[in-house]
Amino acid sequence: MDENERQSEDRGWDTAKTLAEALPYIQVYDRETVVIKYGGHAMGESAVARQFAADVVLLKLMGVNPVVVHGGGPQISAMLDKAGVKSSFVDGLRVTDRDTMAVAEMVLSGAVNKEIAHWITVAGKEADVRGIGLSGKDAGLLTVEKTKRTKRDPDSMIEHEVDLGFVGDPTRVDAKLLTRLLESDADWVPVIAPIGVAEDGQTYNVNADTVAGALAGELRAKRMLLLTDVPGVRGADGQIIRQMTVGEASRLIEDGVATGGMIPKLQTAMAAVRAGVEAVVILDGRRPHAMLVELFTEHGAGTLVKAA
Ligand SMILES: Nc1ncnc2c1ncn2[C@@H]1O[C@H](COP(=O)(O)OP(=O)(O)O)[C@@H](O)[C@H]1O
Ligand SMILES: CC(=O)N[C@@H](CCC(=O)OP(=O)(O)O)C(=O)O
Repeated sequence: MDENERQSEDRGWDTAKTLAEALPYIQVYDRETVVIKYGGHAMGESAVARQFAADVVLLKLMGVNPVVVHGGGPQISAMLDKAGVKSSFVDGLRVTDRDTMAVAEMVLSGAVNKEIAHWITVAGKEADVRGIGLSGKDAGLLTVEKTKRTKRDPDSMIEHEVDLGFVGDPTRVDAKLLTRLLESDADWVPVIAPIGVAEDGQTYNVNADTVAGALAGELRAKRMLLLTDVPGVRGADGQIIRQMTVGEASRLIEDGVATGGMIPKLQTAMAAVRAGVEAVVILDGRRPHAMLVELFTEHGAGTLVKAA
């Protein structure tokens, strides 16, 4: 046996050892729902998206029920740039006028949603695992109301309302279709775009973390994984925090340590845990196999948020 063959054999034994060590975790997640928020920043190039899809298929074949909710913020911004439409954010939420709403829906429900569902179907072809692209508009999945935000003027200290336009907060999740898909013997993986509809029929743009949190709560998910472009949540000292309680997460926002897009992530994590999700993990979606490391190894990945 030459050196190459010996190294290849060693890798085989290492892989088998890793699989055997995963057995207790595979049992913990057997037939449990795991909501995965796949952020626009984590998508990067199509090779990264394909790797993500392959890992989702592996989860499904290992007995987990993955539900994917995707973002696409950078992709919306790129399309708005091309159209010459300026975009601004308040606390990580995109101010959404009528034109921005049209572009956001086109990018999220069209391009991004179908691409992710397609890659899952391609990666799962041999085992008949299929991605199904939906938005919150399908089958009355997500009802929202207009988001209300107030800001304190730093000079006068007077609170005033900020109009974010067509930005919504979930008020009701009708998960009947998802439950049917997950209970079915067919290996279907729902992929959901963060678009909702108000009672008056108006379409709203919803932060994808918020949608993932609402779904995870309604589906009583065992875990919610928020895949983003940082290795976890940093504390005031710049170090990644491995684990925190809901109270500690709230303090990071109050103290201004968590800013921008991390604010809706932590708010969502807190709401989901309060709604009965066992734990939420914020982790680096650009790293290959981050979800597998989190769910099936002793060390886990990223920052885990839980009740106490
Ligand atoms: N305390 C913090 N720890 C880690 N990241 C933070 C923190 N505060 C703000 N951030 C920012 O939050 C970003 C993640 O949010 P966002 O850009 O909305 O990601 P996504 O598109 O994946 O939802 C990080 O890239 C980082 O710049
Ligand atoms: C209201 C609001 O901010 N909606 C988001 C929806 C997409 C999203 O959340 O994408 P990421 O997860 O990639 O950031 C937006 O327009 O960017």
